[in-house]
Amino acid sequence: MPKYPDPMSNISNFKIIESTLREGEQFANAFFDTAKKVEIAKALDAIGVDYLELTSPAASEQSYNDCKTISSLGLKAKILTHVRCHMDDAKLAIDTGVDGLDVVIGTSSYLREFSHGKDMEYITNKAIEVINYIKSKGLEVRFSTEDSFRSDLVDLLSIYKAVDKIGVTRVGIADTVGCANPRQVYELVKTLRSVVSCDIECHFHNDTGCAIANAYAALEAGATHIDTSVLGIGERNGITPLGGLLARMYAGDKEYVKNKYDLTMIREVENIVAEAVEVTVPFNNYITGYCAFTHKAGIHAKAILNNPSTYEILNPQDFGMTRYVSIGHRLTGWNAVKNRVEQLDLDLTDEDAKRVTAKIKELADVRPLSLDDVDTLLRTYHHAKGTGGHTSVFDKIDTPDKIADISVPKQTK
Ligand SMILES: CC(=O)SCCNC(=O)CCNC(=O)[C@H](O)C(C)(C)COP(=O)(O)OP(=O)(O)OC[C@H]1O[C@@H](n2cnc3c(N)ncnc32)[C@H](O)[C@@H]1OP(=O)(O)O
Ligand SMILES: O=C(O)CCC(=O)C(=O)O
Ligand SMILES: [Zn+2]
Repeated sequence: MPKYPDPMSNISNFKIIESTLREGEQFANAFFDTAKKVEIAKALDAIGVDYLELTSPAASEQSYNDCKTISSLGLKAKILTHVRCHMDDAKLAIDTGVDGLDVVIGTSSYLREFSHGKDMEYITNKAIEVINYIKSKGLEVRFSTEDSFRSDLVDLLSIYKAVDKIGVTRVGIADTVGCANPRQVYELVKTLRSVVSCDIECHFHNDTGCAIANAYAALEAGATHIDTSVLGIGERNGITPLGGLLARMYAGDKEYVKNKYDLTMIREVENIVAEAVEVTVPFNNYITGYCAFTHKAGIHAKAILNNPSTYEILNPQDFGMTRYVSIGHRLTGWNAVKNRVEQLDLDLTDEDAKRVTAKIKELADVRPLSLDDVDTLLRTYHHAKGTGGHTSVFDKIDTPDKIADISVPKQTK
């Protein structure tokens, strides 16, 4: 936590709009039947996300029915659906029982010319008509400009001012093409913060790898809500991933994040979604990637074993994960090997651990060793020490494959 908290910053007071069931459905592989949507919605609700955003009921009959089904589950999270800035879409959506509507329309010259073909005057008038209608039905309404970062700043600020004036619940900024960087995000959100009094939601695509950093910068500048999806799935290469955002926010304010969200549920929801969209969780995924809490190099291993905070900003236990120190490789060090000696309850000195470490390095120059291989070397050495033959015990083991030929006495201690 910074020493002097920035009064603009919402890094300790933000809400998540989880859009796996909207943006995530736009991922190339995604198809969620109703049962899968319900399973995902419940798992996300168990994490404690503030909102679930669902695909527009205008998309298909099943999408309409799924909005109704999920709205009637009685989840803690508020249910939103995402609609075009169009009265027909708004009317249809209100009938589904959702808590609110996320209304969007493109404002960049690209989208004004090549998507909907409307000018800013038309967009502003339509936005006001749609927002007033949704408000008259007693629902939350957010108004967002698609492709905000390639839109004219004066256009943006005037339309946001106009919708704020008529009492929109939130305005949204969308980096639809993933072109923005954190500094640009900070500046735009800060400017917007000084123009509107309502909440500010932000939506970041990850085409250039900034989606999490942009979300953080937005919150620092005064944004209140961030859109996420599980594993970041969405149109093209997706948006801010839920797990990655939670990792980032935990590093900013651990207590706030731990108290608000059940971080141990992240792995489960990622597994559900990964299976549903037929992908594997990436090896280097935030928190749940298979090596996210694996420490390897000797220098790291020694310090981690003394105090995990030396090389871990995330405590794996807070996420229901476990730490692993890998020792069967040529980057290992005697301190990590000594730690294994202690785990195996062997009676070896530091000098002994150093000798076995030298052997591990020699063999691991050929190929990495398994933990079983390392344990065999340690037990063999330990046994030989009991009979005085430890100085030559490894003489004949000149390749890793020969470790398998050693027969270690069952109980050496
Ligand atoms: C950046 C984003 O991710 S925005 C969210 C994207 N989500 C979706 O597209 C939801 C799934 N979409 C669909 O099922 C369909 O596109 C529908 C039902 C919304 C519309 O389908 P169709 O009527 O067949 O139109 P189509 O998809 O070809 O073109 C989009 C239409 O919406 C209009 N449009 C596009 N964006 C908007 C907007 N934000 N507000 C109002 N109208 C819009 C376009 O002008 C076009 O209208 P047209 O019928 O006059 O050509
Ligand atoms: O509604 C929004 O704010 C975002 C819409 C969207 O998915 C995008 O612009 O990428
Ligand atoms: Zn998007």
